[in-house]
Parts: sequence; structure tokens; C-alpha cells
Amino acid sequence: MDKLLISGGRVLNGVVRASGAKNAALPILAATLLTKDLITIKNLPHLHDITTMLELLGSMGCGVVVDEKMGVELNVSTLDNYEAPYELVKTMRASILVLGPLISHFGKAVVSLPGGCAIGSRPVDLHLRGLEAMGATIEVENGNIIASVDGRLQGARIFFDKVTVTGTENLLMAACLAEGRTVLENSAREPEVVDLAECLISMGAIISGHGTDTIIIDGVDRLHGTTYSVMPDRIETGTFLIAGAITGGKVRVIDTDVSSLEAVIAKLEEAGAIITTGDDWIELDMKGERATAVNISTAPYPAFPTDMQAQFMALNSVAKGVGSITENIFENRFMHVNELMRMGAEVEVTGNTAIVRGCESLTGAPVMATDLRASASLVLAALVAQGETKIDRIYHIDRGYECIEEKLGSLGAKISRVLN
Ligand SMILES: CC(=O)N[C@H]1[C@@H](OP(=O)(O)OP(=O)(O)OC[C@H]2O[C@@H](n3ccc(=O)[nH]c3=O)[C@H](O)[C@@H]2O)O[C@H](CO)[C@@H](O)[C@@H]1O
Ligand SMILES: C=C(OP(=O)(O)O)C(=O)O
Repeated sequence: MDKLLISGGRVLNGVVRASGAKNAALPILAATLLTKDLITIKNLPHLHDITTMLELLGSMGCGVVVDEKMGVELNVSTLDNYEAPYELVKTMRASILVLGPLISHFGKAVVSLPGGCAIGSRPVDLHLRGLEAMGATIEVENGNIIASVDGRLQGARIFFDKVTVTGTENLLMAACLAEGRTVLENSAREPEVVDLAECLISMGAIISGHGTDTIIIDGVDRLHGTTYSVMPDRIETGTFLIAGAITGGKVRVIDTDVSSLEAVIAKLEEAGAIITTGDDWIELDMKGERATAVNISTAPYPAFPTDMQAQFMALNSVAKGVGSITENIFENRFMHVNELMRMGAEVEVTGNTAIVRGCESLTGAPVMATDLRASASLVLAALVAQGETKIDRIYHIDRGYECIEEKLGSLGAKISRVLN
């Protein structure tokens, strides 16, 4: 298994480009199942999850042509298989995103039921209940969700008990080809949901209210082809800004989306960073100062994102003072705590709150990545730790960070990949 080797203690300085957003690219790729016309998706990040989604679409019979800049041309007209098998779903939960488009366009779908994962139990009951409200028949057999509908799905009013990002995306996609109007209430307002809606609109869908908690979709008979460019990755952007903050450096992230990072920028400023922004760039300057610990409480957008929680835990570990981190979305998203403690971090967890007492320095150690953002927090901690850190199981980080060692290396980090 590949490992990352990081020698800490270098101040990061420079400019780095944000890649396309994994969490927008995945639903947008699934949305291509809604038309038989040719679709071109641009600014796809070069990530393991994207390859998995392309593999999944390919296994269903879609034509997939990738160009050298990670633009992809998809052709669904050859699709002849409506199944997302366990082998792919177990490596990427977001495979569930093909359920809504498949049943809406083809009237049938078999998708392996995603199990729990390292950050929590993560059920998909709200996806299934919503599709049933639209007239689908759903059965779970041998670990598979078997969905079908006679004729078209029917528009419906659906209230989500809990805000769910991929749940909103699945039903949004399903509603585009349904008969009549669908109203999604208590919908996710995440920028990635908005990006998906914009892509669907460019395919001819009639959608309003995306970016608010009530999305209205008027179903159409067919969608057409489009060329669409995926939004920049706000979580990758935030992670690079913290790489600057944790090392007392100055980092500018370009080709990013400033408006999607308000909650993160506010916390970085509270931590003592000087932030300057332009139309599509954010610069963080610590002026060589150590950060001040901040309190974080995760919640759906526009509040502080759970996907940035672990990275702020790393920052608090070496900050001045004490900060609390409360995780409200996933029940088990503190797997990084024990690994950070192996590097000398002082963290006490009670229920869903971690109290982090900042220390003067961390020390390098062999550590284990447990999930995607947990791995990012270990990379960040390693950048500032004394000595060498070896991070194992970095396939987690390859799910969500494009060329992490090249990008951090270009900012001055001493980081390399050990191939095994
Ligand atoms: C591919 C993708 O976009 N992944 C993101 C998406 O995951 P994902 O869409 O899986 O997360 P959800 O927004 O659905 O989960 C939010 C909460 O709702 C619960 N829930 C969800 C669905 C459901 O049917 N029933 C239910 O109880 C979940 O267990 C969790 O406690 O949003 C999360 C929350 O911002 C992010 O951390 C993930 O990076
Ligand atoms: C949790 C994440 O991804 P996924 O929902 O694909 O597991 C993430 O991007 O931090």
C-alpha cells in the first residue's frame, strides 16, 4: 500500500490551483444518465472516486472518452445494464447517485445498498422514501436496492426529515424527467447541489430554488446534451489554506470559488489569518504568527462543513489556547483524534465534542489514514510536526485530493509518496 512521507517544519508559501470539486463532479457524472445525447463534462478532478464513477458508467454500457485534460465525453445511448454492483459501491458510497437518474430515465435500477463507513452509519432511507413518494417500487434483496416504476415517476411534494446532500441530488435528478411538479423541502443548500442543478438546467431541466431549502422541479419529457464545467473544490481549497495557516505561511489558492467558503474563511480570520480575496482566488497570510485556537460546530451549508472539521482539528492542535470542535452531522467522525494524539496532540473527546488544547509542537510518527478528511488532517499535522511522519493507507486521500504531494511540494513542503 502506498504511503506518504512528510518532513515537517517548512513554512509554506506560494500559489496553488484548486481542482474541480469531487462532490459536484460525482452527481454531475451520474446526471449524464438522464439523456441519450452526447455530454461533455470539463474540469473533472483526477481522483480515484471519479475513475470509479466512470468505471461504473462504463460497466452499464455508456461510452466514456476521457481527454488529456480530464474532460470527459459520455454517451448513454448504448446503456444496456442498470446495475451498480457491490464491488464498486463498497469503494464509493456516492455510487448511490445513479439510482435517481436510472429509475427516472429507464424505469429500473439495481444499486447495491451502501453500508456504513468509517465516519458513521450513513443510511439512504430518505433517498428511497422520496423515490417511493414519486411512485417507484423499492425492494431490498440480497443487499441490493431494486427499484422500478411503471411508466414515468410522478411529481411529488417531499420533505426531508434531515438535510441530506446526495439525497437531495438523487431526487432532484429523478424529478427532472418525472410527470408534473416536484417540490423538495428542507433540501440541502450546498454549492455542489447548486452546481448539479445548473448542469441539469443546461440539459433542459426546469428547476428553481436551488441554493435555498425549497427546490421546485417541473418535469420535462426529455433532456438534451450539454457541455458543462464542474465548480472548483471548496474543501480542497480550505485544506490548502490551512496548510498555509498551520505552517505560519502565505498561500494563495487560485481558480477557486470564494463565495462557497464563507464559513471557513470566517474561522481562519478568527484564528488570526489575514485573508484577501479576488474574483476567483483566496490568499491567506499568517505573517509568521502561530494560529489562535477556534471553536467549530459543523452543520449543513451555509454553516461550517463537516468535511473541514478534521483539518481544523489539526490546526487547533498547534494553535494558541483551547478550541472545541463539535461534529453534528456524522456520529463517528473523530477517527483522526487518536492518530493526531500519536503525534502529540492533546485532545479530549466527550460525546460529539472534542476539546483541543494547542501545544507548541507536534512530533512526526507513523500514522494511519482512516477516511478521506482524516487523512488530510494527518497531512496537515505532519507539515508542522518535528521530524518525519509516515502516513499509511493513503488510498483514502487519493479519493479526494488530486496530486496532493505535487501541489504541497510546489508550496515548499517536503513530501513524497512511497510506492509499495
Ligand atoms: C459525495 C458527497 O457529496 N458526499 C458529501 C455528502 O455525503 P452524503 O450525501 O452521504 O451525506 P448526507 O448529507 O446525506 O448526510 C447527512 C446526515 O443525514 C443522514 N442521512 C442521510 C441520508 C438518509 O437517507 N438518511 C439519513 O439519516 C446521514 O447519516 C448524516 O447524518 O454530504 C456530507 C455532508 O455534508 C459530506 O460530508 C460528504 O462529503
Ligand atoms: C465524506 C466524504 O465523501 P463521501 O461522501 O464520498 O464518503 C468527503 O468528501 O469528505
